[in-house]
Amino acid sequence: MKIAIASDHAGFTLKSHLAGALAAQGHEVVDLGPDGSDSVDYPHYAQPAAALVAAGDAERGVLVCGSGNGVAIVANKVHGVRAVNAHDAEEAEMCRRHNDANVVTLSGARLSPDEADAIVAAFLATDFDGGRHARRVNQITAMETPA
Ligand SMILES: O=C(CO)[C@H](O)[C@H](O)[C@H](O)COP(=O)(O)O
Repeated sequence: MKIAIASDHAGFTLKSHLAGALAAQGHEVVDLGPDGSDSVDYPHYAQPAAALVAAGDAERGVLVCGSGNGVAIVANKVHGVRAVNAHDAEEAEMCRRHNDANVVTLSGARLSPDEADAIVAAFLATDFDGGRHARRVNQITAMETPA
C-alpha cells in the first residue's frame, strides 16, 4: 500500500520508527518530513501529506505530532480526508469500519513504538463496512461540496 507519512518535531521519532517499519513490511512510504527534530509547524507537514491522500496519490496517511490533535485538525481541512486521532487499535479498526477514515493520527508523546505499530496495523488491515455507514460518509462528503 502507498502511505503518506509526516509529523512535526514532537512526532519525529515515532514517525521515523513507523516509516521504517512500514517500509520493512513492503509498503511504499512517502515521507513528507520533517527530516529531524528541530521545531517546526505541524500544518506545513500535515497538509501536504493529507493532500496526497485526497488526490489519490497515496491510499492512506499516517500523521504524528505531540498529541495527534493538531495534525488531525489540519488533515480534516483537506476535502476528501477523514482523519481520526486513534489511541488504540480498536479505535483504529472502528474508524476504518464505520468512518472510512483514510488518515490516522498519532500521539508521539503518549504512544510507544509497539502501541503505534498496533494502531497502524489495524488501520491498514481493516476494510470499510459500507451499508448505513456509507450513507453517513456520503453526507460528510456532501458538506465539502459547495451547493
Ligand atoms: O501536539 C502538537 C499539536 O497538537 C504539537 O506536536 C506540539 O507538541 C504542541 O503544539 C506543543 O508545541 P511545542 O512547540 O513543542 O511546545
